[in-house]
Amino acid sequence: LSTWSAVPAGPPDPILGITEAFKADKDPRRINLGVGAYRDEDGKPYVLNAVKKAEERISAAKLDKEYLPITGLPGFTSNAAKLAYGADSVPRNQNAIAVTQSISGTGALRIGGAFLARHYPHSKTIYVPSPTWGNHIPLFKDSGLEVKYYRYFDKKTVGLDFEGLKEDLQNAPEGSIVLLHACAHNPTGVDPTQSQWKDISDFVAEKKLFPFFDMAYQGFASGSTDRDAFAVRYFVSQGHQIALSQSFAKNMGLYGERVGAFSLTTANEEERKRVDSQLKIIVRPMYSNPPLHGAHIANTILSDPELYQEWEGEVKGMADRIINMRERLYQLLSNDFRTPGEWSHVKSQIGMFSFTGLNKEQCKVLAEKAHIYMTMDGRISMAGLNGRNIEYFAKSVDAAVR
Ligand SMILES: Cc1[nH+]cc(COP(=O)(O)O)c(CN[C@@H](CCC(=O)O)C(=O)O)c1O
Repeated sequence: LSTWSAVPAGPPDPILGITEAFKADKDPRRINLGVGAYRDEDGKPYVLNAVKKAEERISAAKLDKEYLPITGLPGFTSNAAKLAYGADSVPRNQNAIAVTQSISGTGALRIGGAFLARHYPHSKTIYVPSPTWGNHIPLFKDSGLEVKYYRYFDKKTVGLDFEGLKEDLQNAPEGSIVLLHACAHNPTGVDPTQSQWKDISDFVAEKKLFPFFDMAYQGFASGSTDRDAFAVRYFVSQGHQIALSQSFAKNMGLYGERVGAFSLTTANEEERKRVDSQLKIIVRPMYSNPPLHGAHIANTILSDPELYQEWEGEVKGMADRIINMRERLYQLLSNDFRTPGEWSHVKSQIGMFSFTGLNKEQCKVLAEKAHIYMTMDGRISMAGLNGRNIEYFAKSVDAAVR
């Protein structure tokens, strides 16, 4: 009897499995709207110019391949915190933010989950939005936290269910952890307004909930890294202690380089040092220390004003192309094809994704009949659309909903 005879076949990943199905489809009309990865107007992955320039400098510097410290490249973690919290954030000026480099956003969330499971002194339950990024659930469960949900999306208005969100979080046990998407909510593309964020900050404080921000798209939502960090900076300015996971996969196009950071705001420098020591104790047995190259790229960009400027321009360019695709798709569905249903949400949603409202059956038909691939919750990665395929996409959606 084989050692592994009891191992069951597991299901394909709901997001990454879509790319596998797309690759297996050889029809020239195929479109991949599954994975949230930017594609340019020619449907090609995009390596930013700022990244290419940073890599030229790095190779010219002839760096060695020595281990990084457990918490990663010091310049990178400090610059990542500055990007997120802002140059004038109080805890940053008090040297009270504990930061570690991570294996991109997923790794940051995982370190955060493990740290909270081990050290968080209150309820080890994390409330995540319904719906949320699929990987949040197994990731936090595997970290040892109990996962519960708070209402987030209103199918009727295809918008934020703010009243439901508020009620669920106000009914959560005091001291519960609450996961908040800082901007560009995945999969709905629906974000709270700045005044709603202020409300949320108030009742999160009232109920003594612990905010864990997932900021995987800073700069990618509105095109401004400052604007997209509003919620994080507002909460910190209101005195909340937060956890934050950052990803540079999308806004720097460093997907496969796995560049991210996890941070915790603390009371002061002495406490930050204690927290930092415990972050190291979590990371060391997990993967010991993080990869070099991506952190050097990100740090080269973040620490050089000229490259930083160029990078911000490119992030805005990516965000603008997506916003342009939203506008175009809306016009096609509502004006050209007069597709049944209300489609303004395609325009009003923000970030990488549009939550189309297509049901599972329609998603399956689009894959099988039109060779168009999206996740089964009706989410499409807008960056997969471009001038050459957007009409075909709109026409196929029109046929699928009629
Ligand atoms: C909200 C969120 N948080 C964290 C991550 C982690 O990304 P990374 O930095 O690469 O570890 C992603 C990526 N999610 C998109 C990319 C593919 C994936 O699922 O992973 C997606 O939802 O398509 C998110 O959408």
